[in-house]
Amino acid sequence: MSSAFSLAVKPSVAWSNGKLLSRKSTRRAARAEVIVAPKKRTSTHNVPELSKQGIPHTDLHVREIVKRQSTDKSSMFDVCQKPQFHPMFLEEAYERCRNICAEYAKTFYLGTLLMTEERQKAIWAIYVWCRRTDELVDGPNAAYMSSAVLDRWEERLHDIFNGRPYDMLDAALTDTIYKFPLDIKPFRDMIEGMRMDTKNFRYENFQELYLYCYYVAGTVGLMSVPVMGIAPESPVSAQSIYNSALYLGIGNQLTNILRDVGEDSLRGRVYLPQDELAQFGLCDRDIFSRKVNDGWREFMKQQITRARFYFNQAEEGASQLDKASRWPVWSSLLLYRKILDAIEENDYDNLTKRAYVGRTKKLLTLPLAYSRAQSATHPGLSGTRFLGF
Ligand SMILES: CC(C)=CCC/C(C)=C/CC/C(C)=C/CC/C(C)=C/[C@@H]1[C@@H](COP(=O)(O)OP(=O)(O)O)[C@]1(C)CC/C=C(\C)CC/C=C(\C)CCC=C(C)C
Ligand SMILES: [Mn+2]
Repeated sequence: MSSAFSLAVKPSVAWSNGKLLSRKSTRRAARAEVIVAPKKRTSTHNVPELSKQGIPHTDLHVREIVKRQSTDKSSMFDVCQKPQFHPMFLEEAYERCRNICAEYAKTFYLGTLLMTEERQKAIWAIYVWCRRTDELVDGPNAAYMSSAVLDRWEERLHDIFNGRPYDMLDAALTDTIYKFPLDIKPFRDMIEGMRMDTKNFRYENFQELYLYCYYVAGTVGLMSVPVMGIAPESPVSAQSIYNSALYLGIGNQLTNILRDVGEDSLRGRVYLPQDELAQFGLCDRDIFSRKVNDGWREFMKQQITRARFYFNQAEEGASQLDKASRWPVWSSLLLYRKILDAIEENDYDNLTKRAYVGRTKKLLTLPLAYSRAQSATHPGLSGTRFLGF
């Protein structure tokens, strides 16, 4: 290990002599680890300019990533030399990532258990970085959020990509970046999404909301594809597959928003297009008053249709991934989509109830996902699509 690495890394107290402590203390440690202490608040942020035609803004990123991935591998990395970590150190770093993923994201964790070991470790490391980023604005220290905190987090991101991780969890990501052709762009964009979340509490229309969803979740899709891999026999362009991955992120985030409307409103947040609420005679006050009426139900039907549209787009790309990665992706796609069914089953009451998919339903999804994952790649992709309402 180089001295730079050994100095920078701070092991956690919940792990001693490489041993995992009790389940309870591990859970506490997992929680403590994702919370990154912010410092002070101040900042200004402008919502990025939206393009005139749909959302090609995000496609530009995809094109850039695909182009860079198809060129010389070394040109994609800021990390040019193999980071020198002790194998036991890395093992512990990934183990911590695994624990955090298992604790926070049962559905995704289940999906990762179906992957090859190297891929699952990479996804855990990416998950942890995403979760810590999200915690900056959503976690218990969110009140201390500021542009300085996000700037510092972005500096740390560059250090991760330059082989100088700040702590053990960052080190797992540095190792992952060395092993898989990850690009820094979607990671930076996710931080940009968090900047947006601290500034923008309302979304005038779907274009604005889509952009937010891209930043905080579409980016996860773009981060995941280089780890999942594309099937060598896939007849479609890498660009289309990246778009599908992005759409899975959008579908997930829209679903997450619909599930959490009631909860988010308690924090004064409404992640719904204001113009579409108005079309159904609704406004923020209806959400805060928690009354589910026919207008709300009709509005919700439209939102659910849109989320399903993005899941359908994602299906096409899921079947183009490397065969060994299809099952976990199909599983998480089908499992997350079931939340929409659960909202319907609650008669669209997402204001006072949280839609929930039970364990049995989850388990029944796995064989279905497996059979979908076995089906041959089909060349039905049509590249970038946009659903305008
Ligand atoms: C197996 C698998 C799907 C792995 C991906 C796991 C991964 C790296 C997840 C990161 C999730 C994360 C912490 C993102 C930060 C921002 C955020 C919280 C977004 C929401 C996730 C849901 O989390 P949760 O329900 O815990 O939300 P709360 O904060 O508690 O409200 C999101 C809804 C976004 C999730 C988006 C994805 C997982 C993208 C999935 C896309 C792929 C894996 C690409 C697959 C490829 C093709 C071609 C289809
Ligand atoms: Mn969140």
